[in-house]
Amino acid sequence: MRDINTSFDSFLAGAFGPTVLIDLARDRILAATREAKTLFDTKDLVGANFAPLVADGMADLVVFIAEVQHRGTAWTRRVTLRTVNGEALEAEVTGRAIAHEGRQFLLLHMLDLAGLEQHAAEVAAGNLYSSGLVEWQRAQRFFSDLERENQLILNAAGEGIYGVNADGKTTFVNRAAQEMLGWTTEDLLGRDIHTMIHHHHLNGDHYPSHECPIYQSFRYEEVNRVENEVFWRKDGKPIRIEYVSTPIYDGTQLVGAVVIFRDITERLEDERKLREAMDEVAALRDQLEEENAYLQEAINIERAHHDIIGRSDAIQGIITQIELVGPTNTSVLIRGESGVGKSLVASAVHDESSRKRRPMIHFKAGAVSPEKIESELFGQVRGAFAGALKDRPGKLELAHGGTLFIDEVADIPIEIQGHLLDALQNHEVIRLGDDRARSLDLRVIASTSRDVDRELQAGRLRQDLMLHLGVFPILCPPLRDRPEDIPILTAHLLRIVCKRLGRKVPVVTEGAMRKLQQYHWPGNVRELANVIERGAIVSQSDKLQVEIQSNVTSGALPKSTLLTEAEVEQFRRTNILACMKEAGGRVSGEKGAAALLGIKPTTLYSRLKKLGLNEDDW
Ligand SMILES: Nc1ncnc2c1ncn2[C@@H]1O[C@H](COP(=O)(O)OP(=O)(O)OP(=O)(O)O)[C@@H](O)[C@H]1O
Repeated sequence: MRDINTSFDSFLAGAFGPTVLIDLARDRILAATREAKTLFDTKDLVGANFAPLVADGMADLVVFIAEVQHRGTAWTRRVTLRTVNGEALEAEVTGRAIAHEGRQFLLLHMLDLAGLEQHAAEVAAGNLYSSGLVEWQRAQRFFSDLERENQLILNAAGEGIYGVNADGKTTFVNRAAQEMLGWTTEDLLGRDIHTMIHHHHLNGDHYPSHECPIYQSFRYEEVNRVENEVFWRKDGKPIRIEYVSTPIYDGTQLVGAVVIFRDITERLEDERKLREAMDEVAALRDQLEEENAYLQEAINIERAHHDIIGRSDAIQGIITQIELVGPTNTSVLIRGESGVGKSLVASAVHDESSRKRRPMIHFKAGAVSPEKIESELFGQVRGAFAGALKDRPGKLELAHGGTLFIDEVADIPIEIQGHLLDALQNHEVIRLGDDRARSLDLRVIASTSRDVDRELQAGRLRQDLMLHLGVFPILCPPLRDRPEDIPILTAHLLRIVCKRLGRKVPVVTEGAMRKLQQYHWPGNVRELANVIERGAIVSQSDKLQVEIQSNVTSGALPKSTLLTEAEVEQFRRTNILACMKEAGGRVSGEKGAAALLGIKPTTLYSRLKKLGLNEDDW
């Protein structure tokens, strides 16, 4: 046994430092130097298995052994060893394949990285691995030549520059690098620079040196450019840097790498601020676009004129209420039949308030298909749902600083009413698909033409929402209950329409006025305005011709009883337009256009879409 050991010991002749000879087939340690026994903290290393001494990186060890067998020699730092007592050993392992009498042996030399300095001294004493020292000295010489020859340039450069040899040890550091890092040349020279300045990522994760592109530069002989990493200063603070690391050669011999880096902390901060500013600008632009589109629409539908006309006590009472509540921030609920002037009252309340410098955002719940109501109200971020192609503020957000008029609040689906109440009570809105809450400062005016009690009982309206909105109720009575308003309203509406048509204002005869006052006006002032507009158009003389058509039809049927497809389509279009006009643009609800046509609101929505009709058309 002693003879056998002695013969294996001969493989270690001249070995310096911790070295073991392993029988690969049996995973058995056949011989070990004294230093290896000290390193693994056991006298009984010979005869033991090697695998239990591997703490981590068994897979890497297998790859490493394959590399040794293939190339004859190789080294690795990926394998972590341990003492027999389980203490981890960070070591660089160099292997050499030995074939002897038909058997495969592995000569492993462990370079204890913690005791590397000592190792360097021992290597200097000269031993079998002195070729390693030769390389080290060669690299040192190369770098100091490089530094000496280029001293002026290196130190004048604004970028940080340092060199590392193939072991990752610092060989020179220029002045800018010292200033940026807070480390001096003395601190860094000959030290493993990765463990000093590049040990962690910004998020605190450990940065193993074998993953570092600088190490890869000399391991795989490649130039690596990295745009956003951190180096750690001596005072423990990170600096954001970009760098390029280039392998360098002394003749054909790879000696290490040069790293040139730049502090980009300020640039990243500027970029962040710029991005934030751009986002802000984009949001403001969106808001302005929406406001602009909204204002255009408001102008188109004659909302520019807010006069509330009427002699009746009811109208005078409403005007007093508007003057009272207008300047406050109180929520207002306006009730009344369709066409009675609720939107007009809402505009007047807004105009009486200090919020009038901002537009009143009109949200017509009945004119929006139920599935779109949520995104219309709350806004959306791109990708929140299929079809959400861009970020868009909702009406709540658009009304920030001003007033939101929710027209036909009972047309909002009950589940969205809760969401709306939350936003109003918390004074903040979150766009669909977003996680950022935006604060809201708005006044709400709501309207409904429905019987509120009945809607509450039927569960179509939330009690808590109505309590929130209905702090100050205003009731607009139907036109048939205040016929005394009809003459003054007729004169007012006639003046507006004739101005628009560029026609002389015709006379309203007593007979015509009697006709107007006797009619029951189910469509209220809107219907009156339609009758007057039609009358102004068809009047041939200077007298207003009054034709009241209680049924909603517009555009006479062609005389022929047989209609072409195109005629049917045209008639359908005209009819739908007339209904939308009659219903004040509302699709659903009792007096909505769908009810007038006797079809489901969803059917009408899809017909409007198919015919390409929108609010501008009615
Ligand atoms: N008192 C009034 N004075 C002048 N114009 C009026 C008056 N009441 C209503 N109008 C006019 O009648 C039309 C319909 O009014 P408005 O849109 O305000 O009714 P609404 O009650 O909001 O209807 P809907 O419930 O269908 O939305 C508008 O053109 C409006 O200017």
